[in-house]
Amino acid sequence: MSAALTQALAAHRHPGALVLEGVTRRFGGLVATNEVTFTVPGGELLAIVGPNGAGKSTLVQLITGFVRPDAGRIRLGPHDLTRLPPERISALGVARSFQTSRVFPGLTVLESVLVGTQVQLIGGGRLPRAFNTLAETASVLFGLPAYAARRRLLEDRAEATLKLFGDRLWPRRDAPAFSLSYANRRRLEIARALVAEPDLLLLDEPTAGMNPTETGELADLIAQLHADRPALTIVMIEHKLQVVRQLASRVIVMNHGSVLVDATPEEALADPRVVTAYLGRAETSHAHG
Ligand SMILES: Nc1ncnc2c1ncn2[C@@H]1O[C@H](COP(=O)(O)OP(=O)(O)OP(=O)(O)O)[C@@H](O)[C@H]1O
Repeated sequence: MSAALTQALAAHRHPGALVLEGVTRRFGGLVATNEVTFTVPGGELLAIVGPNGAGKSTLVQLITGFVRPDAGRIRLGPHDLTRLPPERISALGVARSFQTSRVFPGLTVLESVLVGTQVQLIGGGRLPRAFNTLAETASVLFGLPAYAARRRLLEDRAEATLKLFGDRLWPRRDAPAFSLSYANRRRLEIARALVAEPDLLLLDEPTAGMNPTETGELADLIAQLHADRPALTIVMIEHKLQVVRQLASRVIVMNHGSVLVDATPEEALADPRVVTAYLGRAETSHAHG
């Protein structure tokens, strides 16, 4: 069997499998991630937990290309992401939310979500070439004629995405994004990632700073997404253990840049190393909410 056919069959079995192999990243003398190896099959919802400084956010930075590994490989399906710049990785179907919410000053809620569609605007798809992000964003926002029809399509998609959040975002679509509450900014952040219709969605502490009601609502939304989009792979950094238990089929526990445990939530949370060293502490400091 030819190598190309073998690769094509592997990609078919795991259409969007995310594979990290021996991924190491140092910052000066500090090893932020140390030979991290794991595979997330297409469609899985994986939670990454661990204490502050364990290397969780660095993993997200590495997968999205904002930080380059010193060693190791990162693949998504048939694509080698290891040396690609962020815009290429994004064009291959990877989207992320940030730990702290970021809004563009002066944009409405709807416009802020439309920014998330910019990858699809030119050429209508995941083109394997670098884009001028500013030009794309400007064309979305100012409706250059060549893009008008496509813009309408993307607006429909942006509206549908806002409506996923019930009455939290849709009634506020024309309000300035900066006027949103903190929880709504976090929702907007996720909407912006989702509207790009990614194959891999990386959520960095999506419920951080949310109260118990808001946390439960967002967890239900993520559960719904996972059910509605079986091909979508979700990797979620999450401190709140009840959210991890509700959503994740698998948990990776990081410590000092290394994978300490890779197991089901039940197994991971029962692991004495995890309970005493990490989750016991996380449970008391983060888990209420
Ligand atoms: N750009 C950087 N320059 C220098 N050190 C960095 C950089 N990014 C991360 N680090 C360090 O790498 C280590 C891992 O950080 P990282 O943010 O990945 O941890 P984390 O598990 O996400 O923690 P938290 O839960 O606090 O967000 C930390 O010691 C951090 O200070």
